[in-house]
Formats: sequence, structure tokens, C-alpha cells
Amino acid sequence: MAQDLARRCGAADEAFFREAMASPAAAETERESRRRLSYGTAGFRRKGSKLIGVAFRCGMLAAVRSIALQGRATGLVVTASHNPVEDNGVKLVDGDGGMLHMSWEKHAEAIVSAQNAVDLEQALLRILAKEEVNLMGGERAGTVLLALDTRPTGPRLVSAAMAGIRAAGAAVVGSEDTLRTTPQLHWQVLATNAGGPCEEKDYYDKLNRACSSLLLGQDAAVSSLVVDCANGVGALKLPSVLPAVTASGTAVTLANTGGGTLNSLCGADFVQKERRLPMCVGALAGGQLGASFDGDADRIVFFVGGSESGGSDLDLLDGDKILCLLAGHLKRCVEGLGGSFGPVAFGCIQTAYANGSSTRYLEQGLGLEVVKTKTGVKHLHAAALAFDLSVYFEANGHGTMLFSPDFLRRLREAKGSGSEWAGHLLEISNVVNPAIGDALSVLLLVLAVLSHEAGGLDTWRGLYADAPSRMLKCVVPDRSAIKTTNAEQRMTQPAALQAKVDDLVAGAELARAFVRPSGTEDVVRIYAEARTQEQADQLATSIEREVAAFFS
Ligand SMILES: CC(=O)N[C@H]1[C@@H](OP(=O)(O)O)O[C@H](CO)[C@@H](O)[C@@H]1O
Ligand SMILES: [Mg+2]
Repeated sequence: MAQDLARRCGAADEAFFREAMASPAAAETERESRRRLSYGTAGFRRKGSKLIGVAFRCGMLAAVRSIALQGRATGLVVTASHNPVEDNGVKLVDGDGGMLHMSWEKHAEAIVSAQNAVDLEQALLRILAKEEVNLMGGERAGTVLLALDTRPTGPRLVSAAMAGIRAAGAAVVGSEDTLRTTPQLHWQVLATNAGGPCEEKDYYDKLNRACSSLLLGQDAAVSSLVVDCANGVGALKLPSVLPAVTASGTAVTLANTGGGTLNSLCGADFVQKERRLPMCVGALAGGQLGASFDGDADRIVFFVGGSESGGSDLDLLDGDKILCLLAGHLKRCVEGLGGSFGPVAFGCIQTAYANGSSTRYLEQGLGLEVVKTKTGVKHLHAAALAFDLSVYFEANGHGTMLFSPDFLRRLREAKGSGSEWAGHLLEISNVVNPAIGDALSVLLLVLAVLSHEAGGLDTWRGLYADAPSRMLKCVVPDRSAIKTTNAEQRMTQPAALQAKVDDLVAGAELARAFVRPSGTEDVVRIYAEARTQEQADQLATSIEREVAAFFS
């Protein structure tokens, strides 16, 4: 019964906080700071040492979500992705392997901010009632899969999450040692609920099998590749998906495999935002391809360094360029299927941060449909589900492809009738992580697609020239004062600030700019594009001044 579940959780909560907090004063500070936490773009994030209570309560909620899904597994991952090593985070994975359903984010906030055991019991009862969770006749067992990245605060947070999951009566799969990339956990939740092979080894087998089939008989598109693993969990997992790549003739070297500090002067976020080569990759030979993961290996960007990078430190092949490469290849595959296959709804999904040149290339160069969503893969993924076939990427390298179940069925039929294109697309779908963006999967996809595309790396680099852009961040007293609309490209509040931005944009050539509150950091982000780098820089800086002045 709901009352029993809530009461049991309340009792466990009281015991947990009594033990976990060193003193009543520490407990009070912790409680107060949890009050203001929001679920954000990708879960709860803050200093790892301040997340114990959050991890415990999130464990409880992941269990309740699994119970509400009638026992389908959910997931909980302890990571702060690209953020500094002292940060950490707790993110929940829903029963379909995707991000926690948005309607449950408020529940997560209610559970985490409950001030004491009585509040927690009431919050739980409200959730169980609202979601019409039927516990009559005994609770349905729940299951929660756990994972963590390599942050030092991870194991303690996982222990706390385990206590929360067990308090709510669900089973735990995983432990303080279950180091996984974030996308591996998403995939494992999806695979567990699909009832098929779902172990870590099965993930590698699936990727390796499909990748080797795609590369069979192809000339390797690049002879050598350096992968910057951001000193994160990707370094531990990458070797398991490399057999097919190395067999095809690409030599892969791993850099930043854990000897240095996580995400410090390396990793996908650093490379994409700073446009600089990551640490330990400085000696890239001219024209050689590099790739960077972020700390939990759900993002990847590529780059070419050395003298061939066009005078700058590096030529960046970011999420937008990856999207354009993959979309172009998929378009050719769909054309290859021929008219008899029937119509295929094919869409590309981007956010406002997508470089304007990439959107123009997709729409005008390839003639594809582009949908813009709010920042955060949960929004891109949701939009992608509307198509038979879709590719979504954030500029920072987070993305994947989706094949609808019906499209996959049609492809299998066509393959049965001898269509090689259908067979090829099915192999691509097997390298894809259908749950979420995945650096390991995208690395294999890009290498496989490059080997099938005429011109390989050089043609990819030349698809379009990025419009000059600049991203800045600005600390303000209360970023929630900013409200946005139209895929976050305009502020509805404060209207006066949007008017200033409009004036500044009107004063620059070929310009575009927007301001939005970050969902993962206590900052406001400013993005500007213009005809020249100088103008983009100037525009971003002028907007930053206006934002700072507005809040001062
Ligand atoms: C501009 C930018 O890169 N924003 C990132 C960042 O979100 P913010 O809400 O901008 O802090 O972290 C998210 C989670 O990793 C990622 O999805 C998103 O793309
Ligand atoms: Mg990440």
C-alpha cells in the first residue's frame, strides 16, 4: 500500500540523514541547499561532496519510477559529464532508456527538496496518487540499474543511491564498482526492458559485429586517429570497441586516459568551446584526425590539427559537422532504397547553438527538414521520435540517429527482397545507440560512414565553412529571471533585455544572437554569430555587458 511504502521510505530517510550528517548544523546547511536544487538540463549537479542526500533521495525516486512502470527497470547514473572533477551529478534514466520523463522532473525536485521525513512521506504519497501508481495487492518489485564515472566522489554517492533504492523496496543492479559510460547505462536499461541481451559485453558485441560488417572490404578512411578520452570513463571502455576499426587499417592511439585531471584542458567541451587542441595531443601531425570525448563519453567532437588546420590551432568537426556527414550519408541510403520502398519521413534535429552554416547546408544543400528544439538531448530526442529516420546533434557533439520500429520492419522486409541499401541501413542501426548520444557508437559510425563516402575526411571537412561565432557565460544573481521562447532563441523576460539584444544584432552583419539561462551551471549563456569573427566577438561581448548591467 502507498502508505506503507511512504512510511518505510520516511523511516529510512530519517536514519540515513542521522548517520550521513556529521552534526545538526551540517544537516541544516545540507537541507537548506537542497531546497533550491532544480533537475536542470541533465539531472542534479553540484559539488560532489554536497550530493549525498540528493543521491539517496534520487535512488528512492528511481525505485518508485520503476514500481510505477510496473517493474520495468530504470537507471541512475552518477556523473557530472564535462564539468570539473570536484563536481558530480545524479541523473535518472527512464524505462525506455531515455532521460527521465519530463513530467517526473518535478517529482524529483519535490523528493530532493523535502525538508524532513514527514515532508518526504507526503511528497511520495502525492506522487503515487498523481501517477495513479496502484500498489494494492502488494507492491510490484522495481529494479534500478546503477552506473558511475571516474569521479572520486562517485562511489560514496552510489552507496547512498543504493540505500535509497532499497528503502523503496526495489532491487539494485550494479555497485560502487560499476564504472560505465552514461550511454552504456541508458542502453542497458533499454535492453533490459526489451528482454534481450543486456550485459556490458552484449553492448560491445553488438557494436563490434555491426561495425566490422560496415567496414568489411572498405578502405580505411583514415590511417591513424588519436582519441582524447578527457581522463574519463571513456578511456576504460574505448579499447573494447576498437577491434573492427584497427582490423580495417586505422591505428588508434588513446590520450588523456586517466593520468591527468578529468576534463582539465582536454575533453570534448574544452575542445569545442575553446577551439584548442586538448592536452597531450599537441603534436598531431598535419592533417591527422583526432577525436575528444567528454568525461562520461556521451559527447564526441573531431578535429584536425597541425599545419593543415588552416592557420588556427585546429579545424573543428563538431556535432553540427557530424550531423551533416551522417545526414548526407543517410540521404543517399534512402535514395538508394528506391521509389518502391515508399516514403521515408527523414528529419534532422538541432538546437539554437547549431552553427547557421550547418542548418543552411542541411536545408539548402541536402534539401532536408530541420527541426530546432530547446537545449538538452531530452528535447532533441523527443522531436526525433516523430520521424521514420532522424539524426539529432547538439553542436557540442551529443547526438545519435533514430530508426522508428516501423521503418526497421520495412527495412528488414526490403533486405529480405534483396535490397543491399536496406541491409546497409540495418547495419548502421546496429552501431547506433538508440537510447541516447554515445561517443563510442558515434566514433564507429563516423569512421564507417567516412569509408563509404567518396572523398572521405577531406570532403567532410569541406562540407561548409562555419559562420564565425562566440559563446560566453555570465554569472547573474538569479538566472531564473530569464524566460525564453522559440527554442530559447528569444527572451520573453526581461523584455527590455531582449530589446537591447535585438538592437545589437541589427547593428552587425549577418548576425544572430540569443541569451538563455544554463540548465547545468549557475550562469547565463550568450551566443552570437556574425559575418566576421571580430563582429561575432564584439556582439557577444556587448550582449554580455547588457546582461551584466541589467542584473547589477
Ligand atoms: C551550450 C551547451 O553546450 N549546453 C550544454 C549544457 O547545457 P546548459 O543548459 O547549456 O548548461 O549541458 C547539457 C548537458 O550535458 C548539454 O546537453 C547542453 O548542450
Ligand atoms: Mg556528457
